[in-house]
Amino acid sequence: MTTLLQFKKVSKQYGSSTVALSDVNFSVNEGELVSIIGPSGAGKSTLLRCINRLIDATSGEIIFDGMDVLSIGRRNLKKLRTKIGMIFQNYNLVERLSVFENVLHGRLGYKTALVGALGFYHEEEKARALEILKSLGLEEQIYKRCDQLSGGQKQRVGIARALVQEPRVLLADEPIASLDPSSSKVIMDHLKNICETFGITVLVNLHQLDVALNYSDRIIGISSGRVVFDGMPSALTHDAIRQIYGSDPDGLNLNVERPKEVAQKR
Ligand SMILES: Nc1ncnc2c1ncn2[C@@H]1O[C@H](COP(=O)(O)OP(=O)(O)OP(=O)(O)O)[C@@H](O)[C@H]1O
Repeated sequence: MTTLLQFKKVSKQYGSSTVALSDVNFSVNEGELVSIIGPSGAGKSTLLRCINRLIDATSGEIIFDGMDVLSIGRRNLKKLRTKIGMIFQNYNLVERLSVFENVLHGRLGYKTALVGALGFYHEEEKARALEILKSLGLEEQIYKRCDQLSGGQKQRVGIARALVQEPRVLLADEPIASLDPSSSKVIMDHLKNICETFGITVLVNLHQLDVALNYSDRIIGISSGRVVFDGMPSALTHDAIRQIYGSDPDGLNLNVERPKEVAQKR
């Protein structure tokens, strides 16, 4: 197995007093689907955003695909970001533009600012965008404006935009937090399928413990900016859940299946 991403003693402090990440160490292999779980404010978003430098870590080392993320210059940062697709809870689409235009925006990292601003895309790029949209069940929506779509459809556009980048990893920051259970399942099924079919690594922040248990190859649990669990879903015991969330799973109403049952189901 090839290591794609490594965090070595990574810390992030906001201002003079808020420690969001503290001495975080972990690594992720190519083709893994890893969920990051933890209570609100634990540092999940900060962790994901340090990988593509939307947020700069204060100290430590982040190695992604052989690149030293924290020390690269502007040109290499652009290159790094083309390899990292990101999906957001609030979709981050340009609502007044069509589905197709939004998806093509995923190619902007490969273009100069001028070519991007003029909206020049190669025929191959358009063909690939269409292919991806069809694979996500959006063929009927291609020319619709994004403000006419449901939340689940918007999130699939977000996934398509990330995939058209041809990324090595997808970072999904609470991708199902605004969706109903049925749309959430569609999105998680697509993420799992992308991981299994194309070998694209997926790191997903989740509030839903049952979803993390059902879909992940591995779970990283963080609490107050520290990694307190890193293991297979089947190893996530009630004690570990208590350590992550600071309370008993029964009291959290988390819809948790017993790890053994989950392990047998998969
Ligand atoms: N831009 C910022 N400036 C100052 N403090 C911040 C900033 N962003 C996050 N924080 C703080 O850093 C800590 C970690 O926040 P983060 O958003 O990473 O947690 P989270 O686990 O993703 O939370 P949630 O699940 O609620 O989204 C919190 O204490 C938060 O208040």
